[in-house]
Amino acid sequence: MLNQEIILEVTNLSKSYNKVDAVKDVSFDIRKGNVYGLLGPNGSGKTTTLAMLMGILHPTQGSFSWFDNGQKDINRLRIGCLLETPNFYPYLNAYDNLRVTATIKNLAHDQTRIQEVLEYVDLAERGKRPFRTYSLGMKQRLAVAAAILSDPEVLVLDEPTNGLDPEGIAEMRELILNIASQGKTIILASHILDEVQKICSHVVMLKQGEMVYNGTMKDLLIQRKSYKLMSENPDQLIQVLKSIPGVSVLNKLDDSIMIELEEGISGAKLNQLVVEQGIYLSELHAYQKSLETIFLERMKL
Ligand SMILES: Nc1ncnc2c1ncn2[C@@H]1O[C@H](COP(=O)(O)OP(=O)(O)OP(=O)(O)O)[C@@H](O)[C@H]1O
Repeated sequence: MLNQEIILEVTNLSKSYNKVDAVKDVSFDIRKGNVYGLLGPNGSGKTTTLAMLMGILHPTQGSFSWFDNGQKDINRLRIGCLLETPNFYPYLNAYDNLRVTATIKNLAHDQTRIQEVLEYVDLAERGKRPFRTYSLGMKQRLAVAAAILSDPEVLVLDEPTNGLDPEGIAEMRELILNIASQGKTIILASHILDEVQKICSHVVMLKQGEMVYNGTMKDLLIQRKSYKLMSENPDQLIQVLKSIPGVSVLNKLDDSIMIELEEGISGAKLNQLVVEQGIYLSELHAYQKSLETIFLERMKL
């Protein structure tokens, strides 16, 4: 993974509005071909971060560099961006709206490309109707079509599933995963944890403008596992567990004890340690925490 090309390098990026520190000293790298989730609750600084990276807002401090080429305007040609739903013309259909987009972006009026992207976002047929008749999901997919019209290497999306119904969310998820499967790099801000877990390979997590996690989704999910333990004498087991470094006893429910293990201590190792203390487990069951649980824990830190 480490030898993947760096697409974006963010260094100590900060943005303050009067007394509000919207983004505080955030640093991370974005590497080619991955899907990054910029994750955080409302007001954590996601939109502000993306707006700085897209050159819409000036950082108060820090810097970033796209494609190892600084903050030059020319970099924008390699980035497709959807920060808010663009204003399409209500009486024009998807084809004509994309012609307008092509004009605004100084792209050639390539009818083949317009047809291609509309097929890609599943609007080739339905897109023949005027924009004002579209569902929110269709509007969002047209916005994605506009963002990928120039076949950019990177796609930046702010809350792409906001306001969509479950079907619209599923369609948008499939679309994003399809784009990613072509080797494109995607940065997507969201507070919908379930979606981020399904789509993203990497996570940058923000809390009140500060970065609280930067790494792979896999590492985030496996960092701490919960276990359910049972034995003939649960009270004695709890005493032993409390004496083992790296074990946190969470609660006892009937005869089951829920614990959490720090990184570096496996279930098998724990089993061995309790046997050494004369305790035999009748059950040892690992639970994978959901992204939601991990997220809520990190927000409390
Ligand atoms: N123009 C502004 N003036 C003053 N404060 C602002 C401005 N824009 C954003 N903020 C503040 O900066 C912080 C971060 O806001 P931002 O919109 O980046 O968060 P967010 O994570 O994108 O939230 P959401 O999920 O609600 O969009 C918030 O406290 C917000 O109130």
